[in-house]
Amino acid sequence: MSYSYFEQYDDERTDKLRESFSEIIQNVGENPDREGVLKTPERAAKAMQFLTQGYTMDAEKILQKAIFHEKYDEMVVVKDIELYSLCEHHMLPFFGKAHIAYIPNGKIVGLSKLPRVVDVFARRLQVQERLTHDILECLNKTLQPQGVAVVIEAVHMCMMMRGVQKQNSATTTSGFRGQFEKQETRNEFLKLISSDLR
Ligand SMILES: Nc1nc2c(ncn2[C@@H]2O[C@H](COP(=O)(O)OP(=O)(O)OP(=O)(O)O)[C@@H](O)[C@H]2O)c(=O)[nH]1
Ligand SMILES: [Zn+2]
Repeated sequence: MSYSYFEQYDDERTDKLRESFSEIIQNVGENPDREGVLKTPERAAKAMQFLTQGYTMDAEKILQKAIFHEKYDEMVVVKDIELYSLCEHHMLPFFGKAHIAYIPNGKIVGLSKLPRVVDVFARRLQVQERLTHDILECLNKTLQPQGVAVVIEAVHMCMMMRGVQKQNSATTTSGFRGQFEKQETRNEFLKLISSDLR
């Protein structure tokens, strides 16, 4: 279970969230004493802490611990990194995939740290644009690469389950720094992430 490392819940926060969720259950018209929902405030309190654990994490530190000096200076691409976040307007999920590339400048980073950085920023209340920007700027600052690129494709439950109720729309956001600001490099990256090669 790749995510089981997060088993620590802050007792004070769990208590407060439990009370909040108990009120929500009553306020939506449900009977909080019904057997099926008796433990729901506790479960929801823990689920919400899991989904927002990014606030307690430091993405730069995660990267710093796994930087190696290496002369490789071609593009490194990690694509199809699944992500789950919560939109800050409705606190409903938005989810999809992130694609990340960087061109090292004497330093490479452990590959698994790229998805970890995605999770640190996704597990908060977010908008897709800021999520994209947070990941981009963190990688740019910490790795100081020749270039970095981030593309996120996601669907927003707040546009599907409610509101405008569009089931087939997806949102793409992107950010490019350094070498990726050049058309040729950017195109190579976009071609790599659109190929089926795994
Ligand atoms: N730019 C951006 N907008 C988002 C994101 N997630 C949700 N939204 C939008 O946030 C907006 C909030 O608009 P409001 O008019 O205040 O909220 P609302 O009345 O619930 O809007 P509707 O969703 O249109 O019913 C909506 O247009 C959402 O689609 C995101 O990641 N980025
Ligand atoms: Zn929303």
